[in-house]
Amino acid sequence: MSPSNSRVTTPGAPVAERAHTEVAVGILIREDGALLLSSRPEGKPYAGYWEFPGGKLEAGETVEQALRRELDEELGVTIGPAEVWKVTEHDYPHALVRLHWCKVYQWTGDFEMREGQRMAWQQFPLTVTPVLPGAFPVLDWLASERGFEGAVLAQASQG
Ligand SMILES: Nc1nc2c([nH]c(=O)n2[C@H]2C[C@H](O)[C@@H](COP(=O)(O)OP(=O)(O)OP(=O)(O)O)O2)c(=O)[nH]1
Repeated sequence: MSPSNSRVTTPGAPVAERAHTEVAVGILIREDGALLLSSRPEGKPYAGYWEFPGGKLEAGETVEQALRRELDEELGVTIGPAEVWKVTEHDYPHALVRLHWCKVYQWTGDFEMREGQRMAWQQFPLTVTPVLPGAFPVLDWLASERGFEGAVLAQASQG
């Protein structure tokens, strides 16, 4: 048998072409510049960790459509325009995720934590802890845009 269509892998080892999970993430920015973070609900990987709200794209959805659906489902708000600002990747044990980050300045509706999560408006340095590691690059970019030069997480919230 020709070896060309076969690949030797170690059981349990990650395969080279591990599929990405596409995720839409919203950076909701209030007029005073505060950023909305929410805690991950029970039952999800990294439950209790703080993150920017969002979730996985469903088949056929654009990032903006997925974000609009997720923020309605999770927070009860309808967002205005959302454009992708940055794309990052993070390799977790549970998934290799590709995060599509959108800044959102407009929304309507009252925040309602529909999945039992918590929410917090935050300025730098963030005081919520722990924060999902996949969000760190974006926190650094947001901080540097604002000319904030200290640690993005307050001393007490650094692990
Ligand atoms: N929402 C969000 N997800 C993030 C951030 N940083 C980060 O690494 N992620 C990762 C964690 C998860 O692996 C993935 C999001 O998936 P999820 O499980 O929360 O998505 P979902 O709401 O669609 O979940 P599901 O219950 O429908 O499966 O992206 C972030 O700041 N916000």
